[in-house]
Amino acid sequence: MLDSASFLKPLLDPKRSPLPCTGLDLGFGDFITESEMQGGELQAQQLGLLAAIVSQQLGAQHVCVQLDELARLYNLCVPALAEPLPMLFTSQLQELLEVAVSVSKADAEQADRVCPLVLDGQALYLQRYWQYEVALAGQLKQLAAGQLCVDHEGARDLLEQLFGAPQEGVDWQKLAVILAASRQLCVITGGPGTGKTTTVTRLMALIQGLAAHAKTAPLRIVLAAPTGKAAARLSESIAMARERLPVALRQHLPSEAATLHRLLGYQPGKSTFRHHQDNPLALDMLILDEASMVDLPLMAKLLVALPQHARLVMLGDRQQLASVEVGSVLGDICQSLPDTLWLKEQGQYDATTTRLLNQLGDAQLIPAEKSVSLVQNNLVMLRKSHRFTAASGVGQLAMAINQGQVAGVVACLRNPALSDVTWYNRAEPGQVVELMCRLLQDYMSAIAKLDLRAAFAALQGQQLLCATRRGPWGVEQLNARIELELTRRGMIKPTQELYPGCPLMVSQNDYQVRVFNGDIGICMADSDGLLKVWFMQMDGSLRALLPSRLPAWQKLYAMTIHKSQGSEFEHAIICLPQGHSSLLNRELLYTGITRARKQVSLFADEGQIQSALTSHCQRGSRLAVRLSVS
Ligand SMILES: Nc1ncnc2c1ncn2[C@@H]1O[C@H](COP(=O)(O)OP(=O)(O)OP(=O)(O)O)[C@@H](O)[C@H]1O
Repeated sequence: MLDSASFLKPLLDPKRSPLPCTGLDLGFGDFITESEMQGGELQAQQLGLLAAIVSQQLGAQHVCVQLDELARLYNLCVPALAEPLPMLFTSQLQELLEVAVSVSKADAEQADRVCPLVLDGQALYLQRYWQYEVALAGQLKQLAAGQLCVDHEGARDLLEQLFGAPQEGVDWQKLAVILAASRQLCVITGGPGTGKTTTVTRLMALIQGLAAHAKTAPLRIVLAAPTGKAAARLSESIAMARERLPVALRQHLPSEAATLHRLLGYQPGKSTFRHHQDNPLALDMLILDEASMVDLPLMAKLLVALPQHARLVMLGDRQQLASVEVGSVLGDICQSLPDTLWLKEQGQYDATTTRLLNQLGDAQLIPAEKSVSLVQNNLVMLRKSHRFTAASGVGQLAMAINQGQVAGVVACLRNPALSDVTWYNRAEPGQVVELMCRLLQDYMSAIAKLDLRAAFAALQGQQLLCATRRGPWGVEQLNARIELELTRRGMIKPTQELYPGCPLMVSQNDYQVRVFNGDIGICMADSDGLLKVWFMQMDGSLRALLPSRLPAWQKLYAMTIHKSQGSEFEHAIICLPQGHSSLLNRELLYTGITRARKQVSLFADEGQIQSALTSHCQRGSRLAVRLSVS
């Protein structure tokens, strides 16, 4: 806890502090200051401030802080203190860390010394997060090295049934299936509609087909996703993709996806899961969708819980926002592949992998010229969107955003031929309120008819997505304004906080009540006239809860782009904040746009688009570096 006499206390004052520190950050800083007193008060305080900054940066989702950045932040904070400390150059800061008793160095001689902080290369970590990162890198590399024996003859036959006769050009979906069938680890990344689900469904069919061919038991394949919403969507997409498989190859495919927390065995009140190294998951193959949403600690715990022989297939879009919590695991894994290789189609894999893909996939890839990291050999990027045609504005807009071209983005927005994209340039918040009230009419009619199923379906039709929570373009104000305008039009009667027709989203997991972060509910009276919140279950049934039983929730007229990860809507309406916002970046805009299945409306002017495109979401982490060395 924070000592009331702490020299760090001014950092709690948002008007004075350049970094938004919490009591927890400062408590940690005080603890380190106390532990370092033997080196003298000045040194102890300097280390205390550095510790508080590392803790604050962890809260901002950085796994570690590079020493240059740490020196910059330290020097920024110093003037805010009542008795300023001397400024530090990076070299001085490094010397300080070298002598500190609370900092261990990540080298072999010090392996037994467990300290609250760890200095690894040029980065400072909190011990626990350093352990997560090192463990995860080790496990990923071990999995990536796991090669599996594939019966080429059987595989050829099955691949032909699944993909038809070889076509012109490289079929990356087919290559992904071959790679995933022959390795313990496969990471499949691709934008919306590039066929990730179709590909893993075919992969599962191939694997079970090979098992049947070899007269061995079918594999225990498990599907998982980070949120309930994403798990439901994966189950749905897999069911549809299964229907497109040849009938003979539909055997033994899982149909239901679980959330990661449920799969790992969440234990209320405990920070550990039921499944771990000593009680591994009972599966042979795990398919993890929306991997970009999984944070470092959860991914580390998941990999620890996999049995030794298990295969792991990760699916996700590397261009999307990183996880809400610490780290950016999928982004880091994909970063181990140089940018130039994402752009061209050739030269990614080593000679052995290239040979395998050419032989089974009828491709003509050329091997990499330079040495290839283990993980690089297990990565596939799906490049062609099957959802968006070349004429689709949503697809073109997403591509231009990815390429960071302001001119390209503006050209898409201005192009009258792209009827699925509407640009509200220099608009007022009142315009988005007006648009939403109009778009919510179907939903409100379903509510008026007490037709919950139609209401849930109508809610999928559109969603207002904001980059921020605060401000005139943020979730809080727009939720309130839309509610007010719907009331004025007589479409709702909000006599209390929750009222018939109020759509909401749960923002916390509650395993006892069985509702989870991201679950969407609608308020409506039951047959006894009692107001309840209704949820659509994975099997399509409806479940009602008394409002008093709900964990934390938010109204859903508007939601943040962050919260929309893993969901899709027919029409996504996106609002960017005016002026500078540190939250705005290219990944955020891309994630918002790619939530749209059919139509996008963007409320932003050119300056806002430019500032989003020029800033990147970068998280402090050395996972990519660890993975790039064999
Ligand atoms: N090779 C293909 N040829 C033709 N259509 C395809 C192909 N692969 C996928 N599709 C179609 O494209 C659509 C999107 O495919 P899929 O759901 O597998 O993509 P995804 O990458 O999982 O999408 P999402 O962005 O929803 O995660 C589906 O309608 C699917 O049938």
